[in-house]
Amino acid sequence: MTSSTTGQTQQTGDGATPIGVVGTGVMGASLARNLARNVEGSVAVFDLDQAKIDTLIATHPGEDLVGFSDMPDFVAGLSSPRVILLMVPAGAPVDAAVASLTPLLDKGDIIIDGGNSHYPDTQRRVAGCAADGLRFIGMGVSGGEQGALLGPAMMAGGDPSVWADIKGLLEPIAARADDGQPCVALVGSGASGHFTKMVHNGIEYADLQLIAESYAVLRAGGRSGREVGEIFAAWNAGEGRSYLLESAATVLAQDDPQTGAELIELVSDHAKGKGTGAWTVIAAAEQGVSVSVIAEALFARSTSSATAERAVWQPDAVSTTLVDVPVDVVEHGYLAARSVAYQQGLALLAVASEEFGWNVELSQVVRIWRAGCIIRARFLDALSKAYADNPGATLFLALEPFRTELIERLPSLSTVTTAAMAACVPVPAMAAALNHQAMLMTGSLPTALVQLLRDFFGSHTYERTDAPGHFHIVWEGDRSEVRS
Ligand SMILES: NC(=O)C1=CN([C@@H]2O[C@H](COP(=O)(O)OP(=O)(O)OC[C@H]3O[C@@H](n4cnc5c(N)ncnc54)[C@H](OP(=O)(O)O)[C@@H]3O)[C@@H](O)[C@H]2O)C=CC1
Ligand SMILES: O=C(CO)[C@H](O)[C@H](O)COP(=O)(O)O
Repeated sequence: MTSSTTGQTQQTGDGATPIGVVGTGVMGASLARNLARNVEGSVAVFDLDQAKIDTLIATHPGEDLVGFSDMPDFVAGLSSPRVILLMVPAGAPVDAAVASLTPLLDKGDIIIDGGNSHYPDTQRRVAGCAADGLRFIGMGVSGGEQGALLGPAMMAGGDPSVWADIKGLLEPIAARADDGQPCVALVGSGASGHFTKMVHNGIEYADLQLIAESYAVLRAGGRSGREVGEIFAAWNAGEGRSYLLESAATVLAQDDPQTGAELIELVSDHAKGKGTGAWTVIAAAEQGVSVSVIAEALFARSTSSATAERAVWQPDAVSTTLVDVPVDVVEHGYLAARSVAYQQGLALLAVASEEFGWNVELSQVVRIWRAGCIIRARFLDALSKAYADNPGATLFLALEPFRTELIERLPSLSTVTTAAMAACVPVPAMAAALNHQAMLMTGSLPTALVQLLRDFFGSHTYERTDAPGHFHIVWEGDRSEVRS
């Protein structure tokens, strides 16, 4: 077999190589190393580029990795049933890897796609692999490069019988929550693993934007970036504790290595993305669920990157006036908006699970989000317990203590949002959270008028509050009401 000259060579088919990893980029290399440290036997790694394999093995000589750039040799060395973890970019590379592997694999072998694949692709691949006698698991992995190496959160979707065969490989490499539980699970059937990771990323978009908006409000109060970082560090020491708040405190304390100024002052404000945020918004539109906070976070990145359009308006740029919102009001407003973002994402997941018959348990999902992943946060401990205590519940904000907390924090969200907007500080995600909750808490909505207008111009009919059925007014005739 073609193993790296610097890697440890294994005999083929001797049962000593329980898993192979395809793709040795940021995530693949770290996961392979994590597996090599934690599972019995060697870990086979495959990359199209032999030089990358050689570098990986040469830089980690003590780790039990065996490298290949020849796919048949890579496959031949794996013990049976073969388990292959793909860590390649979503889309065509996953299809290319599956197509290369399929003729080399035996019935019952397992392919795990650990990338950020789009869930319809996963649904197609599950069916395609089944037709070829292969078993396919779509698994979202979160934690970035360090998480992949030291303990990521992993959201698998697929058949329980396949899970039984791979659980023993994945649990040892997963992050552990404070109660010692591994942050990996089969969250449901079909493409539920990748859908769950997509929603995770959607919430990640929302939280990043909400932190950025809190930053903007606090800066508009006359503070430096470093001072705002110190405020985030204080929030992170309290009930809002999260990896993203901690990260915000860290990056805002960073000086520019070139000039010594605060690094944030020299970083371009154009943020882009790789697709999962947009997919979340599209999936929500398809399922008829509002993820307005995630959508505003996504579109905030779009607007930030609309360089030409922004340039048009620079001659008339509005200057931000001083916003003097107390720090604790910004904190409580941020926490209220963050909880609405989580609620919207989890509601989408529940609706999709119902639609596709995936049987996703939200308590399980939140349980594995408690450590290792990018959106890990202290409140997820209480949230996973609340879901476990209330089987079938989706709307955690309707449960205590979350309901009372939200009600108590809403005035802060209203204060910070209105003060920011009055001072021309854009806070689209906070405003979306406030509007979403206001709509839910308002007894009657003006969408009654939307119904009537749709009926007026398109005979779309309307529903009444006092009788079942669909009704239409003969607008161009005698204006009588007909029931359809
Ligand atoms: N980076 C992150 O923080 C996270 C990434 N992810 C997801 O994990 C997946 C991998 O990401 P990441 O490791 O960052 O990506 P990288 O670009 O760092 O690595 C991708 C790897 O896939 C290989 N590859 C590309 N095309 C093929 C192919 N057709 N067949 C075989 N191998 C191929 C590349 O090889 P070569 O370089 O030789 O072309 C490279 O080794 C993506 O889906 C990503 O969205 C998930 C969570 C976090
Ligand atoms: O999956 C991830 C973390 O969970 C990746 O970091 C992902 O790339 C982030 O998304 P984007 O690049 O669109 O901001």
